[in-house]
Amino acid sequence: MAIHTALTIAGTDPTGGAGVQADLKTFQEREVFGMSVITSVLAQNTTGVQMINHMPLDLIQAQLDSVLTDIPPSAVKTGMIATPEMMEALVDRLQAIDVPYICDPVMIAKSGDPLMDEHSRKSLRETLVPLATIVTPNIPEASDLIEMKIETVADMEKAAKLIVNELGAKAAVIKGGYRTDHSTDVLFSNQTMTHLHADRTNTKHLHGTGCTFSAAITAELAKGKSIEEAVSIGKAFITDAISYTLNLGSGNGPTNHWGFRLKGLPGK
Ligand SMILES: Nc1ncnc2c1ncn2[C@@H]1O[C@H](COP(=O)(O)OP(=O)(O)O)[C@@H](O)[C@H]1O
Ligand SMILES: Cc1ncc(COP(=O)(O)OP(=O)(O)O)c(N)n1
Repeated sequence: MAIHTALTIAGTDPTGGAGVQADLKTFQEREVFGMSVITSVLAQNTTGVQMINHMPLDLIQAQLDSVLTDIPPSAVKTGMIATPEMMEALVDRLQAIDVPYICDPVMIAKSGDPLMDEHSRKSLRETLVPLATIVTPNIPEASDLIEMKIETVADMEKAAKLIVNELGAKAAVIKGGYRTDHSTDVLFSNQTMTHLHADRTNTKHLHGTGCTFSAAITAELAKGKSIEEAVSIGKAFITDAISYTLNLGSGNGPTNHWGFRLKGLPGK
């Protein structure tokens, strides 16, 4: 049996809804062996972020070397890479890895807490985005990356095209979670535009949706699926994770990482 492996390089969430913890749970659910490099340790929960401590650059690089010299990942994902220095520290190693690389350009949590240094936007555009097989921004992140206001689906399409054609990523998915009318995402890959539709669940429990979606895509790319197949499975995975809600926490709770296994069962 082929063992597929995936590596997440990201920050932590002790309540398990976002960041490294969400990524590892998602990899496991998709039957991919998960590994992690921690960039920042956060005290956060469903109400917001209480404290952030960034790991020293040499420790980030050492963690990455520990993984790469021993268990090669079949796909790599980055999440919260908070500073330009961290991006610089990762870029050579990511360049040398010849497997799919998913860049989730985490900038601000839904709670409104900033997760990226203000000076990092330019570095993100210049270092990580051009290396990516898929970039997965939400609407504010895409807006920031290409410095354009995004209001309509046509704007989302334009943004996805610019991230590929101007910033150099192979593909881009603009996530529609910030819209209130629908939850359509837009994928631009192989010069083709695809819309991913799903029913919108009326819930406040959306903590970690972006991390979980991009981790599911990463897991499928690790298995050798095409970009289009991986994004389509990722969309089905996050839709069920949201709709089979868990109602945890006093704020905006996490998604249900085993929701996909409950498909077709009552309880939504
Ligand atoms: N209420 C919702 N119902 C259904 N899907 C949603 C809902 N909110 C977000 N999504 C989906 O979750 C995924 C993550 O999107 P989004 O929440 O925009 O990311 P982020 O967490 O990075 O802000 C996307 O596929 C989006 O369409
Ligand atoms: C450590 C860490 N990384 C990323 C996020 C943001 O998660 P995301 O999936 O974009 O969704 P929200 O949590 O913003 O709803 C995070 N909170 N922590």
